[in-house]
Amino acid sequence: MLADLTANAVSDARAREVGRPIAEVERAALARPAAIDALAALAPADRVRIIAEIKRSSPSRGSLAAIADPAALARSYELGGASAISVLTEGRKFGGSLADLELVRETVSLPVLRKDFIATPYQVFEARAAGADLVLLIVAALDQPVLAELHALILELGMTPLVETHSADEVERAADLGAKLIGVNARDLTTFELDADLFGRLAGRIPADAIRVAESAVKHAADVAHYRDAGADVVLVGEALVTDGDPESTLRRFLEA
Ligand SMILES: O=P(O)(O)OC[C@@H](O)[C@@H](O)c1c[nH]c2ccccc12
Repeated sequence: MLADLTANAVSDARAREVGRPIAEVERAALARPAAIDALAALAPADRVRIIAEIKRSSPSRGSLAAIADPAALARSYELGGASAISVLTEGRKFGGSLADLELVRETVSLPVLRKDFIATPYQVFEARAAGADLVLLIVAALDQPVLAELHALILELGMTPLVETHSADEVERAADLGAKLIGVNARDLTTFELDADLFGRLAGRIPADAIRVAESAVKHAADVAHYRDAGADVVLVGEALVTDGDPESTLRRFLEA
């Protein structure tokens, strides 16, 4: 499934590349104002920080929310106290787009994460051209040389890579890159199974100079507290916020957990 998602994302990127050559996207990326310093925005603090995600659907859960106005949702995330906004830009399974990311970028002053199955430099330039400050890299989907190349390119463009892991080996590969923002996804992207205790088992392996992000499996404030107690600096929440009628106050509650 992860291989399918990555292959689809790459072929979609190739199709776009035919319409908009890489040189042009690279120019657009370089013409953007500097990216926001996401490491500063997500630095460990007294309270856990939250990256709030805009996600219409997912392969495991199907359709989650219609989200007619992603900018308005991002605004309520910002008002609720989110430290960054994640925007799913994958179209086929998650119903997202780079247009969503651009809208969000125009609306909030928080750092914005391009959440997608990134496998090519083209997708990284596209992210910056759309105004992204952070780009997700999924270790399980990439060979180490490609992972290293994309990680370096994201940094070169002034953005911050969020390096996503799901095992001790993958945390080690992230650490080998010198990654400063490392996520542990509770969801196995090959089986879609959730393991809310995985973060706690892997957190100690994340280098001390990296920010620790717990991703997925937050439904209630108690789940945020569970991650915080296990050492998370940042928690990434999607479904619970997009399916909530009042994401702003839900975020406030999560931040007080
Ligand atoms: O909706 P949740 O369970 O709160 O999860 C959010 C986020 O962690 C999840 O969307 C995610 C984490 N890593 C990914 C990689 C690709 C697509 C999606 C994801």
